[in-house]
Amino acid sequence: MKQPVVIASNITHTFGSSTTRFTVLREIDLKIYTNEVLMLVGPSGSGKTTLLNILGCLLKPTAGIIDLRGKTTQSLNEEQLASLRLQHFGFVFQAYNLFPVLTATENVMVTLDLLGVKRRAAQERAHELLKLVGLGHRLDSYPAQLSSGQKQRVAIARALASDPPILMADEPTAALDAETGLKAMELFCMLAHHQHRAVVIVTHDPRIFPFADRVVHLEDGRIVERSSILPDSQSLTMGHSS
Ligand SMILES: Nc1ncnc2c1ncn2[C@@H]1O[C@H](COP(=O)(O)OP(=O)(O)OP(=O)(O)O)[C@@H](O)[C@H]1O
Repeated sequence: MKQPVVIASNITHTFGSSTTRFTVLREIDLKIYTNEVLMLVGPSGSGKTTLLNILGCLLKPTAGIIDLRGKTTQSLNEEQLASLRLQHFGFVFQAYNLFPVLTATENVMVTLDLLGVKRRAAQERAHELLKLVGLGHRLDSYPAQLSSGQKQRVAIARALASDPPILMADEPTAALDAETGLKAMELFCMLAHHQHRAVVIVTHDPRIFPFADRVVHLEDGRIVERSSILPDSQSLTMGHSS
């Protein structure tokens, strides 16, 4: 049976305090699996990014449990969470967050440096990853010399530097034209299906929905619909599986 890499149970999250309290997620149950592209969709403000941040251990939920490959995370301190994130997650943010003064290779090497990889090996690995994402001809380019799609590929290569089992991306196609967006999605699908990673994507972009193996629809902080469109699934299931 497939084992989930992340199990979120009964997650509720509230921002603010006393008069400004605002509950953005309510009683969310969700499992994340290897080999699949899971999309979190829903209207603006429905809680998608907050949920992604909680699933990726960037944010502690107000209530509920995150189980990461068999271990719960709620009692971990910031330092322990940072080390856990480095080991298990790669993040691709909409703004890419590349260092403008570093080349594509050096941007990827930053993560490898954090992992203690020696310079020579880090450079080789960075080159390998940049080739994997189709940027073998742009190894020494600076972010300002790259297109949006290329910057995003550097961000993906950097997210893969620690060889994380789980890749998370927030609106990865928002700044891309249709064709570049589709290429980015082909890359995410390859990383899920051929490299056996779990890929979780927050998106508003209906053009990329067909690339999802599973879609979870949020509204007002609740999951209102789940659909499974895995090729090997028995049937289309709505509103049941987590
Ligand atoms: N740090 C914060 N402090 C207070 N409120 C916040 C914070 N982060 C998010 N919110 C609020 O929580 C709600 C959910 O935000 P979130 O970014 O998770 O939604 P979203 O579905 O990703 O939205 P969008 O699609 O517009 O990015 C919003 O009403 C937002 O204003």
